[in-house]
Amino acid sequence: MAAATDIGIDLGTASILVYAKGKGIVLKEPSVVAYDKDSDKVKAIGEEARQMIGRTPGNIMAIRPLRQGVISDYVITEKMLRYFIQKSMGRRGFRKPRIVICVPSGVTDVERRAVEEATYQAGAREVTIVEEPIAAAIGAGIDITKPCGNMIVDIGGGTTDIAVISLGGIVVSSSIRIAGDNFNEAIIRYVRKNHGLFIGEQTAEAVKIKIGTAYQQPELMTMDIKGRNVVTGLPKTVTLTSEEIREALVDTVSQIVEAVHSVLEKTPPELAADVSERGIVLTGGGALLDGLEEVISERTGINTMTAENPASVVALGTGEYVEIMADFERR
Ligand SMILES: Nc1ncnc2c1ncn2[C@@H]1O[C@H](COP(=O)(O)OP(=O)(O)OP(=O)(O)O)[C@@H](O)[C@H]1O
Repeated sequence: MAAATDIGIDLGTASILVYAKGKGIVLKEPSVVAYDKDSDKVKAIGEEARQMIGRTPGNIMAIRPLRQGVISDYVITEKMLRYFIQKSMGRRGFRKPRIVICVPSGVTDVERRAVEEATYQAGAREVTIVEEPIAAAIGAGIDITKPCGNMIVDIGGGTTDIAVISLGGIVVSSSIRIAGDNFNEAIIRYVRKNHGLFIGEQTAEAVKIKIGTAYQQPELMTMDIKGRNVVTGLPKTVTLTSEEIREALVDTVSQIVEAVHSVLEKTPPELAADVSERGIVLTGGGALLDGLEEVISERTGINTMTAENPASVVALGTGEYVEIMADFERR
């Protein structure tokens, strides 16, 4: 019988979540590390490191060791994992945990092994790798062990994973490196081009959360933002509207929608029929962008809904994965 998981980790580009058996989600922090170039030392990890972004002296760099959902900086990732594992194990930390950790679907074997190795190095006794869409589906409450098609669209910070799942496995999938962070970049570009204003990532994120939308809304929302005038270099304030942000996001949103559409086109007919009956489920923090459900429903003709607490479902699913699969294999 497979061992039950001690902890499940959603190792995301934007954030890392840890699920502990019997406790639920015990940790949620940004996947950022503050690193001192001069002394070659890690200064802070997680929330503390995030506070340093854009405010660090020259010798301290705030780095996101995971770009697009896979490991780009192996050594730092391992340090970050070790810190979070210890933090979430608390006083039980004297025993090495069994860990289920997820990777985006479609990662290469080399990338998969890098995640596995980093997790062992960070102090795991046993490591199970699970693909993100499977974890997302479990976390969203879908019974993945039935011979029935379910479509999950997991929109994270760096990647969007689209998958049709049946009988515990992925039947068709696609992973595109376009997700929530690209919405921020699109907002930064738009504001520079149309308002002559430089804004940072944190401002763009705040705009996206407050007035960002993918769908035309009956009521216009506005937000004042501060930035630096492109020409004079001086501080300047402008007012943005939700309609402007919708325009700014159109291209990025449509790349996600088209990817969903093309996965549907490749789905075997019986499973496609299941999906159209059961609907498409959105997960991941990026799914919180207002109006995404409407745009996807309109383009595919399939009812689309967002999971409850979409940013937490992958972590929840990794925690439950081992037991569900063990039950399934025993049947
Ligand atoms: N209310 C919100 N509205 C729109 N976007 C949001 C909201 N809250 C969070 N996000 C976005 O969700 C994204 C992060 O999602 P999530 O935490 O699921 O990603 P991740 O798992 O770290 O990334 P990945 O799966 O790509 O590795 C970020 O781009 C963030 O800006």
